[in-house]
Amino acid sequence: MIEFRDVTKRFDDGTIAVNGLSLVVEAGTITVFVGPSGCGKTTSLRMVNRMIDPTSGTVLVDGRDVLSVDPPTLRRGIGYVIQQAGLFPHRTVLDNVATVPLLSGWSKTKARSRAAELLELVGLPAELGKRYPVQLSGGQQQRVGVARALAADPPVLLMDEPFSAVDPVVREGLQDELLRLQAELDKTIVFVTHDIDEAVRIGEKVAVFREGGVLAQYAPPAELLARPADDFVASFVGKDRGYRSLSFVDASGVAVGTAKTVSEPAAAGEWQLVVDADGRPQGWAAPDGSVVPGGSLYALGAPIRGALDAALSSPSGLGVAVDEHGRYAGVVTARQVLDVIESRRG
Ligand SMILES: Nc1ncnc2c1ncn2[C@@H]1O[C@H](COP(=O)(O)OP(=O)(O)OP(=O)(O)O)[C@@H](O)[C@H]1O
Repeated sequence: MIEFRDVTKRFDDGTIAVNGLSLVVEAGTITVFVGPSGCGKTTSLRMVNRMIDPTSGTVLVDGRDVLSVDPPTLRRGIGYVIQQAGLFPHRTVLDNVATVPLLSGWSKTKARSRAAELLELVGLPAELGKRYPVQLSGGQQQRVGVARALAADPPVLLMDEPFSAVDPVVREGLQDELLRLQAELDKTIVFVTHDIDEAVRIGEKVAVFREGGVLAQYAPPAELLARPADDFVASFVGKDRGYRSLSFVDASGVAVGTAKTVSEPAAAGEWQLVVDADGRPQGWAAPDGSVVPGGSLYALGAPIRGALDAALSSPSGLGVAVDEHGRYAGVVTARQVLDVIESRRG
């Protein structure tokens, strides 16, 4: 557990970067600090591993005031991941990851075999271990950064905008990977971002900061979207927050109907769903038999936002549901989805 108790940081030039911050980061959760540029997220994060010390107030890690622990000892229990990964350019990927175990006195063989395990854990093929950082893509470098931070198996992981230098598709992949890793590792993670979508996607709790280093709201994502504490939070989480909050409502209540399925498109005077031999949707055939691209799929039981998006994006007006194997399971209309949303409003 990490606790900030009335923590303020004033830099020598008088800038107040963090102002009276009090919050608790529960053990084994991902907490996200989000807010516009310059509102004190990084400063708050760095006060956890003593890269910055507070001017007043107390930061506790597992009940101990961090100021009572010398920085090297403290940092052995705290992994740190930054934007651009911060890898050593002249060391191979494997040796980058093995750095901390080596510094902790492990033999070279043991440190390297641990590093190889970690590369696998973050989803990188073993061959990449021999390369140098510059020979990897941005997304791969970030994975190496995560592997390196995990090398000493620290209970706490601090991540400062770790995925902001990669493109949106790779970024979503890295977010999924982090969630998968976390389900396995159960670390206490503090993650800094200025992207509200990233925050609500990966955070179990989200702390929204405003200018002047003030905490505006600290809540689970669904609550943040449904009940922003004030106008600042409402505008920061965005005007489409109503739609976004549908990510936290599951689609299980939506009755699934059926569409006509075919294996070869043909003119049939009605919309037909083309499926492959295993029943996986391939696209829609229009009444004249032409194949029309478009239409997302959603998994049964997934968030209702996916069901609505599937219906709205479908050329036939029918959103296609698939089972856990990706096979056609039924269709819904946008009207059906909206009725369920309305009825849950109570
Ligand atoms: N060493 C320093 N001396 C003086 N002011 C500083 C120093 N470091 C940070 N600041 C100021 O403190 C405030 C908070 O900075 P911080 O880096 O914590 O913000 P942030 O929310 O992480 O921003 P960003 O999203 O742009 O990284 C800013 O106004 C910044 O200019």
